[in-house]
Amino acid sequence: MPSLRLALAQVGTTVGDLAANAARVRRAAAEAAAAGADLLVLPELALTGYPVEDLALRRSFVDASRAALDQLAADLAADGLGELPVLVGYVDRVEGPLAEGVGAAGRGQREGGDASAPPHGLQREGGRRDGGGTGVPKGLPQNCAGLLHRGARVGRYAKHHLPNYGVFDEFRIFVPGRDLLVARVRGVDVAVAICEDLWQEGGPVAAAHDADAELLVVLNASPYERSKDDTRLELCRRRAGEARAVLAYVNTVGGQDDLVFDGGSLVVAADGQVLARGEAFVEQLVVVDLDLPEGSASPADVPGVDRVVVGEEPAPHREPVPAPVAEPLGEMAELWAALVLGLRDYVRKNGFTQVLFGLSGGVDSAVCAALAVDALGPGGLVGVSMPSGYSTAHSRSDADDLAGRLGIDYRTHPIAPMVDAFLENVPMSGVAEENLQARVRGTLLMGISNSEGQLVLTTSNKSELSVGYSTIYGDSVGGFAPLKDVAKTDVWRLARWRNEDARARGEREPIPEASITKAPSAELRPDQTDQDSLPEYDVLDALLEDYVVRAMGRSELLEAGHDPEDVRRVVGLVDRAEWKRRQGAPGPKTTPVSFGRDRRLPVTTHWREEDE
Ligand SMILES: Nc1ncnc2c1ncn2[C@@H]1O[C@H](COP(=O)(O)OP(=O)(O)OC[C@H]2O[C@@H]([n+]3cccc(C(=O)O)c3)[C@H](O)[C@@H]2O)[C@@H](O)[C@H]1O
Ligand SMILES: Nc1ncnc2c1ncn2[C@@H]1O[C@H](COP(=O)(O)OP(=O)(O)OP(=O)(O)O)[C@@H](O)[C@H]1O
Ligand SMILES: NC(=O)CC[C@H](N)C(=O)O
Repeated sequence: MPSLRLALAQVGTTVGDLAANAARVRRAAAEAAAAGADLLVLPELALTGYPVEDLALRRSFVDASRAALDQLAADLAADGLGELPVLVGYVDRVEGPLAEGVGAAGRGQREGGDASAPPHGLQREGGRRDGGGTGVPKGLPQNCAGLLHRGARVGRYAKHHLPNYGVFDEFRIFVPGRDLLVARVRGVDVAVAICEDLWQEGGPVAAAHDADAELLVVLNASPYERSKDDTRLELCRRRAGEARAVLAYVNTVGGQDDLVFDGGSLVVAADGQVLARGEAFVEQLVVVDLDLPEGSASPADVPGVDRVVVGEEPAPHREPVPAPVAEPLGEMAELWAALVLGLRDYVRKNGFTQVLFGLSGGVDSAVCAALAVDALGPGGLVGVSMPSGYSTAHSRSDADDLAGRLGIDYRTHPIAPMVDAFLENVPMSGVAEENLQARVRGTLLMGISNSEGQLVLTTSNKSELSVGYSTIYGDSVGGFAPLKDVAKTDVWRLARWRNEDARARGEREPIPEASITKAPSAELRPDQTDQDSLPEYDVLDALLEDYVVRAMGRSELLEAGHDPEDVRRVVGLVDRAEWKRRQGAPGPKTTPVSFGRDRRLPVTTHWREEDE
């Protein structure tokens, strides 16, 4: 049986930085060649970064992606790596009229949809149908994998299934491919698929089986959600069984706006055995030796299958290398790592070195501070205590304690004189006065940020964002929201986990215990607590999970056992806060339904669940 040494490079890339991404591919290729790999596979759209969104609709961008791929092929050869076949994701355009392809593939995500119909975004760009012919007009963008060998692109695969649900919009910007690419490497037939292709029935997986491929490699940019690694593993096992082939899944790593990609690449045998597993949230070259049957001398001529031969020569005898099989992280460790990576990459990729926000002594700002220090180091955070006339003594002492533990740049700016000056000029009371304090804080933070160049973070969590429990243009100020998709009860769990983890490592706990145990309060009026306005957070979060994530209607919520008065109140708050969320900062997606592209609701609507 020929052996194939496969290298999967789970790398971090940056959207639009084609030169840096190409350089990253070259480094991975050098590492893979040094490890004796016969084939290197990189993630989906590794050359352009993912997701490219409407950049795909710019001719200049697609041209640059194609040119970068050609240049990469030449550079790899110049690096002496031309003999190593490299599969890498990039944006290409339709090269010629597309033949009717394999199985159900190429139908996109619209049920019964017409695969030749250009997506909406493409229509905007001036793309058009080709007058009812079977093909798609040349020149429209496609999400592709290019196979590079000996200085040239020798094969190309265009993604069949273009996700357009949840956070994905690929049907809007790409046209689906229909053909399958099967490359013969070291005598082994290797089929190629891209991310969503794996999640849909039929298509490339079924075609890989029909084409007698022994290995199915899948290039992915699959965003993190809690426990999604378990879902992916089960999916890979099922698809490997269906294809009766080894399945190699390589995922990208890093943060991109509101998404975090978690790596965790996998190699799974047809019987479901895990042959290799990459670490989560870190770049890694996963090298695995596979014993695979030789491809047939006269392979089946399956319509829609492009076969390319990059090597019939069997691999030389070599000592097998043990493949890495990383242990999955625990629930809170995984979530923490996702938030740290999402924050770090947002800050750095947008050219900042420091972040800035208010430290209130409460748990949200404390957790944000610990995350920021883990992401950027103590020098990466400026914390500001901004006591008002209503602030408790402990809000200051707990913030002081936090800052001391973290060793950060910490400043105090009392806001009472500014609030008083405002009130003398513009009298206000009640909620207006409460919100003024939050707005003075927001103005102060933006002033420091404008002067010194930090990025302001907003500390709001998902529970508050759900019910609109924040002051617009006040404490909602900021460019990035690390806890945007973390419910308040999980903020407390994270705080406890981070302290326990520190204890286990013999380090000082970063978060003061008092910040975790105190009753949550906005401290905008005397003796205020969050529960004056909201149900207890465990009750609220359970209800929000059912209403926001599971999208239950009023009667389903009541059937699920939620209190009718809580349902009436919370559903109304959530619905009425849509306009606030629409203006909110991005933050890392961690759940199946985050606020933003994942959950799109009209701001102006007369639909009310409570009226049902
Ligand atoms: N549909 C719509 N489209 C566009 N704008 C709309 C709007 N509805 C209201 N507005 C505008 O929004 C204003 C009301 O919103 P906003 O000014 O935010 O004020 P509002 O939502 O009424 O009050 C903020 C609430 O959040 C609480 N809070 C504040 C700060 C921190 C925390 C915390 O614990 O973290 C909690 C505070 O105690 C208060 O209960 C209106 O005056 C109006 O200008
Ligand atoms: N006294 C303060 N000094 C500095 N920042 C403050 C102060 N009060 C509020 N903030 C800022 O506004 C955010 C909203 O905090 P608030 O106290 O209103 O409620 P919270 O959502 O429970 O947050 P936390 O748990 O951090 O207290 C805080 O996270 C903090 O960034
Ligand atoms: N890039 C993609 O096609 C991602 C879609 C896929 N269902 C995932 O989340 O993994």
